[in-house]
Amino acid sequence: MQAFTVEQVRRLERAAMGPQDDGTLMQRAAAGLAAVLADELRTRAGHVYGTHVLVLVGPGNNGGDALWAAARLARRGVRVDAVGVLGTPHAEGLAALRAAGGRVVGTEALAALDAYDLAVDGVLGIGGRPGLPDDVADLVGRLADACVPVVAVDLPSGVAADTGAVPGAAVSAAVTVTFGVAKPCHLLEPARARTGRLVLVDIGLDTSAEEPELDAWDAARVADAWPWPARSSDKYAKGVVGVDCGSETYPGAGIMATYGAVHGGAGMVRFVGPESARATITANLPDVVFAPGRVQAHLLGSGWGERADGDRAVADAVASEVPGVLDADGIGHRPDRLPDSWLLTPHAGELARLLGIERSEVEDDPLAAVRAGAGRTGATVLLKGATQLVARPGVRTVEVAVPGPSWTGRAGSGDTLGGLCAAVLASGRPAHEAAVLGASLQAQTAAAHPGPLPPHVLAERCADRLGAWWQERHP
Ligand SMILES: NC(=O)C1=CN([C@@H]2O[C@H](COP(=O)(O)OP(=O)(O)OC[C@H]3O[C@@H](n4cnc5c(N)ncnc54)[C@H](OP(=O)(O)O)[C@@H]3O)[C@@H](O)[C@H]2O)[C@@H](O)CC1
Ligand SMILES: [K+]
Repeated sequence: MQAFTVEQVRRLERAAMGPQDDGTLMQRAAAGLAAVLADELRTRAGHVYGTHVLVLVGPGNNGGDALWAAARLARRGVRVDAVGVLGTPHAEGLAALRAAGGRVVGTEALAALDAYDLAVDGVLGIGGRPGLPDDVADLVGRLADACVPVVAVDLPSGVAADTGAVPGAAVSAAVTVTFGVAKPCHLLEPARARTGRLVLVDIGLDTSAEEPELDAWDAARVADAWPWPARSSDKYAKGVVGVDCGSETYPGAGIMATYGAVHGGAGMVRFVGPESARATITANLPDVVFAPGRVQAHLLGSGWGERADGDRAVADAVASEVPGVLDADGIGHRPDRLPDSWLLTPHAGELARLLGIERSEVEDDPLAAVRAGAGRTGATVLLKGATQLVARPGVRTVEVAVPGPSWTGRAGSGDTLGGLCAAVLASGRPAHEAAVLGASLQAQTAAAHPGPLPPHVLAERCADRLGAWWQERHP
């Protein structure tokens, strides 16, 4: 799924409308919204006729969509109460709802909130600034307390459409019905968690001339794109990963990174990290070799801690003209510029350090931060976290890996993730694909095996996940 910024959406809508807005797009939006609302009522209440719906209406076209859709429901026998919560509601929409038999009431005249089967959030759409006025936030909070499911129109009011930030009060929707294209807030945390199920209504926008802001992968695309070995693939065709991770202080990082590379499907793994990790690796992964030699992707940096020869180790790896993954402490040893065949895998704190900004600035606008990281270093950057973003230097579109459960993020999961990405990189895939595929495999595996599994065990499950996909593809 692709997402476009508010500025792009406005452009797309203008192109679809032509010089005059005759309301066609709003009618398409309202028709799609009404169909989803009717489905939700049927699912939740068992029927549409006779249900009771509350519509929160703001001052713009988002409220207009909600009112026109509510008028369609009212004509089907739904009892609709609409309340203007902000500014002056869309005049034609209001007239249409009244003509269809809907009530327009003040907040003081509302029924007990738990009498409503559904609420519609038509407060703010893409014209909204983040946050909600206190009285609106209060009503939204009371609806949540009364367990009334909310269907958001276009986006949950209060969230920042372009960044996914939620700096103040915002709606938490069970379902969000968006029009034409998804917006970044639907795909980026923390707004994504408030979006609920996302339904895209086609209103006839032609996106072919716009480069998307985000490109979010799904499970099927990951399985299609995985570098499955051909019948004739030997270990070199699958790819050799050279792992230089861990230290005497953090031997586990070297072990977990190796687990990732092995279970991500590398043809061979050479471990050139510390002595302290080798006995455990030999005991658990006897296929790993310790002799230096030819590799097709490097993996460096996880668990290095302070490393006196870190600059040299990275410089030598880069000079070998083989792609690589640079993780954690290794990122601080990078040269000024890296080729985009190299992948950096920072978490928010490491990316903040790289950019010389506060961690909170990365968390507030991860999209801008990951792009800045790629621009600054020349490398491909995978920003780890609740939403895993992959940016390439000079490429507008940022890719979004398949999200997983929050169990995944724990000490060591970044080390195994680096290994998974390095395995894909060694097979010859470009760094951005290695990043998306590695991160998505780990997330989907965690989703299929929920619970707090240690990262090296989750890495083993990744191999099972690949095996299951393989069997589906080769019945
Ligand atoms: N364009 C199209 O073709 C189509 C558009 N469609 C629909 O239109 C929606 C966009 O409509 P829109 O542009 O009217 O903006 P919308 O979000 O309804 O409200 C803006 C108003 O809210 C106000 N305001 C903002 N933030 C605020 C805050 N925090 N607290 C208080 N007030 C705040 C703001 O005030 P101002 O900025 O002027 O101060 C302004 O008055 C879009 O999401 C989709 O649903 C579909 O029908 C498909 C076709
Ligand atoms: K809304």
